[in-house]
Amino acid sequence: MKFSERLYQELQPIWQANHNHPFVQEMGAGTLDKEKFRFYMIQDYLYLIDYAKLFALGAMKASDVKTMGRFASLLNSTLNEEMSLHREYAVKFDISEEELENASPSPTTLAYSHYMLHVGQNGTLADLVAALLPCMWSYWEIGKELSKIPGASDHEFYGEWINMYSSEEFGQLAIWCIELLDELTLGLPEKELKKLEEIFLNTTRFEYMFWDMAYNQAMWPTNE
Ligand SMILES: Cc1ncc(CO)c(N)n1
Repeated sequence: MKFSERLYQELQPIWQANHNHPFVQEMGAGTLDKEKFRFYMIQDYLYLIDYAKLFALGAMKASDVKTMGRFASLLNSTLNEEMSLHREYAVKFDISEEELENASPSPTTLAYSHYMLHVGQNGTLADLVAALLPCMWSYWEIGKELSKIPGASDHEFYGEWINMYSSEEFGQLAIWCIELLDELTLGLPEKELKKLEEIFLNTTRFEYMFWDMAYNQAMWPTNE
C-alpha cells in the first residue's frame, strides 16, 4: 500500500470531523456568518505567508532540479494565485490593505504555521512534505465535496472559495505533493514512517483547529 493510502485510511475519522465542522458545512450551505468568514480570510492570509515559505524551504531541501522546479511552482501558485483569491475577498469584505498588513496572527495561526516551519527547517524533505500535505489535500477534498452541493459554487460570497479549492489546477498541485510523499517514503523503515504519520496527524489536527478558531473568531484569551 502506498504511504498516502495508509495515511488516508488511518486518519479518516479526523478528516470526517474536518469536513463536518460547522464552518465548512455552513460555507457549503451558504449560511456562514460573514464576520466569521472575514476573520478566517485575514488569518488564512497570514497563514499562507508562512506556508509559502515552506515551499521555498522545499526547494532548498530538494535533491534534483525537477523537484526544485515543482516547489518553485507551488511557491508561485500560492503567492500569485491562491493569495489573489484572498486579496479579492479582502475587497469584497471591506478589508483594507492596511488592516491586512497590520493584522496579528491568532494563537492557532501562530501555532500551526510555526509548527510547520519548525518541521520544515529541522527535518528531512519527507518531514516537510508530510507537514504541508494535509493543508492542500484536505482543502481539495473539502472543495470537491462542497462543489457537489447545488448552487454552492455560485454563492455570492463562498462560491469563489469553493471554485478555487475544487479546481483541477489546485488538485494537480495536491496530487503532486501526494506522489512526492509516496516517492520519498518508498522503502523507509516503519519507525521512520511512524514519525511521518505523527507529523501528518499533527497538521491534520491543526486543520481542524483552524476551522474552529475561525468559527469562534478566537484570539488570545486576554486582551493585553
Ligand atoms: C489553514 C489552511 N489550510 C489549507 C489551505 C490550503 O492551501 C489554506 N489556505 N489554509
